[in-house]
Amino acid sequence: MSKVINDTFLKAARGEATDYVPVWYMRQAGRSQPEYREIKEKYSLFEITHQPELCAYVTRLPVEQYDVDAAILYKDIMTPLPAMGVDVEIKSGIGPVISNPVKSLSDVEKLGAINPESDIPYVLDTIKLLTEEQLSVPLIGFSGAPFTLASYMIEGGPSKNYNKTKAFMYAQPEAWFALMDKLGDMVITYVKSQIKAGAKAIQIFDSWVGALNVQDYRTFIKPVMNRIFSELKKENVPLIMFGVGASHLAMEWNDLPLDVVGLDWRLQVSEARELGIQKTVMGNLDPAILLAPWNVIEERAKAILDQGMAQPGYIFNLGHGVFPSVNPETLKKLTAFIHEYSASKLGK
Ligand SMILES: Cc1c2[nH]c(c1CCC(=O)O)Cc1[nH]c(c(CCC(=O)O)c1C)Cc1[nH]c(c(CCC(=O)O)c1C)Cc1[nH]c(c(C)c1CCC(=O)O)C2
Repeated sequence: MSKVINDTFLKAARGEATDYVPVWYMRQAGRSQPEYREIKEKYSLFEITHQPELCAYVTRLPVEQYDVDAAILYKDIMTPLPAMGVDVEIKSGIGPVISNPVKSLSDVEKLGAINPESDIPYVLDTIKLLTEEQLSVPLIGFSGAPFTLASYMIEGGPSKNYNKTKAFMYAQPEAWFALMDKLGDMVITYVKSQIKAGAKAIQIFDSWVGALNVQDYRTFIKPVMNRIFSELKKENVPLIMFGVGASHLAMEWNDLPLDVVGLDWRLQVSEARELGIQKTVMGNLDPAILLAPWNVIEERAKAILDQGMAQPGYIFNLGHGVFPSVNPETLKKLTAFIHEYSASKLGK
């Protein structure tokens, strides 16, 4: 049983015409919200995700407060990795830190497969709670993509230039492709379990893949992404792709069997259309603009909306996640503006 009442986001994701432009914000659930920061004083990210009632509350908060058209499950891209044998800890002020980085083919061979029902039942329980009882908008499930996950697993933590990751890829291609196979399997199993539990759309975060040029993307990444999307396509829910600094890869994503191309703020929506992207486009207000005075925010949002509304298949979002210092009132006002302005242009 599902109680999705507002399906505007799903329609736009499928490229259908809508009466107004749907909107949600990457990282809408979390650090910019005072209610969340209070919870975070008591519990870590992993502790919150282990408690379905609490995790569902955190996921729901921005939907109730901002009136966005989709919810995104509160968890991290690292959430499924411990089940594969990766020792990951989220360190405050740093991010994910991994104490047993992958260095060789034998390290890759040690990585296990995941069984979501037994390894991360709390994620599936949270999805069921939200989609069967609580939400009136669609829930977006998500996974990190193989490159971005591998970058943490090989570097041992966040990185600026991904030198170790690239060196591994160039110097040990056999181990690299074995790692892509294992992570590809994990993503497919994990995402399918989220859909089965009730997720109505899926976003694949390849946040750091923009570090690769087009040729290397085609050789080292595109085959696994093609396998993932071909397999997930069978589930019949919209599939969204997103990466930061990856405008040069947008046309590669356009070739893959996915539904929505997510843009960061570097490439304009109209430029993406001119490049030949006919899929739904999602984006792309620079999250830093949210710290500017309202007239600047409104002017920028309007310019993006005018480009997005030029054809059906457009979802408003930021070009990357909400910063912790953003005032929740700003997100509320922005959502109302996007809904009202787009309805005045598109509505019957
Ligand atoms: C870089 C980083 C990661 N994980 C983390 C970092 C450190 C810096 C930071 O807080 O942003 C740690 C992290 N991730 C998350 C938290 C909880 C607190 C918070 O909301 O900030 C914490 C402490 C939530 C999250 N982390 C993520 C989500 C889901 C996506 C979403 O809400 O849009 C949430 C709630 C996803 C995530 N997580 C990560 C990536 C690359 C992505 C993909 C999106 C992106 O490029 O930012 C790795």
